[in-house]
Amino acid sequence: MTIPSLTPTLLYLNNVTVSFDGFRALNALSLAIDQAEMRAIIGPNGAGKTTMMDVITGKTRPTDGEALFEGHHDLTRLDEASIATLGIGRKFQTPTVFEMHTVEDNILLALKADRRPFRALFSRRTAQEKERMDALLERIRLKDHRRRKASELSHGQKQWLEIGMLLAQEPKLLLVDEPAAGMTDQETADTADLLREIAQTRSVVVVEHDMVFVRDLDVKVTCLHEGSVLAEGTLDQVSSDERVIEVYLGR
Ligand SMILES: Nc1ncnc2c1ncn2[C@@H]1O[C@H](COP(=O)(O)OP(=O)(O)OP(=O)(O)O)[C@@H](O)[C@H]1O
Repeated sequence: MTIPSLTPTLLYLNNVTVSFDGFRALNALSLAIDQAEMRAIIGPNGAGKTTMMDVITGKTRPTDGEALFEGHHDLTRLDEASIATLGIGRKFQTPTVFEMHTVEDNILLALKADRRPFRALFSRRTAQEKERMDALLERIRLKDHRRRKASELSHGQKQWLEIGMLLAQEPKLLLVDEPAAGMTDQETADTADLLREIAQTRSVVVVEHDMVFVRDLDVKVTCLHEGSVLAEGTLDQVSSDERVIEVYLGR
């Protein structure tokens, strides 16, 4: 199936099933994410959130269904490297920055133009590249920390740096796994602001358990349960859904 190119849909999971020895981690999951939409994914442990991210990034092959990106790339047929090249970036829960390098060098290492470390670190930069770097550092709230080693940053700052490294690669879709975990209240609020800014031009899918943070994001919420969509809508709609209260939020 091919979605016409005029559609605002960037990612369309169509009836995706993932079976592990007969157990369905995803069960005919269907979900659409628009261009420049941020979506929060919630749901109890084992609901299939990670498996869904694994399917989108090519880490796990579904047993059935398709995952269409930009209407015509079926991600279920591509490997992880090809999917990253299409413009899908993933941020795992634990930051994986280069601790011994400065903030700025971490970004340089991630820049799309040339990923070879020595070229990236030591080549002279054009004015345009400098401007891009400044804008990126400003966006991830690390402009004043550009010369510090990543190892000296707080946990929250490291998370932002990694988001910056992904942004340097200009993704069309950013997948973010529990970004607020372990952050201070201020960092959590700043992260919600940062993700909202990013979602002005790119699509963002955030898996999150922290409902305060999800409220801050102020976006459409999808609650997964047993590998399928249980409820979808505003946080207020989803969190007042009896089934969501039953399986996830509690009474
Ligand atoms: N490789 C695997 N082999 C067998 N079962 C698996 C495998 N990966 C995941 N599962 C099972 O699939 C279900 C969904 O797991 P998944 O990690 O996607 O859930 P989740 O919503 O991300 O949970 P959490 O909030 O705890 O991270 C779970 O029951 C898990 O045990």
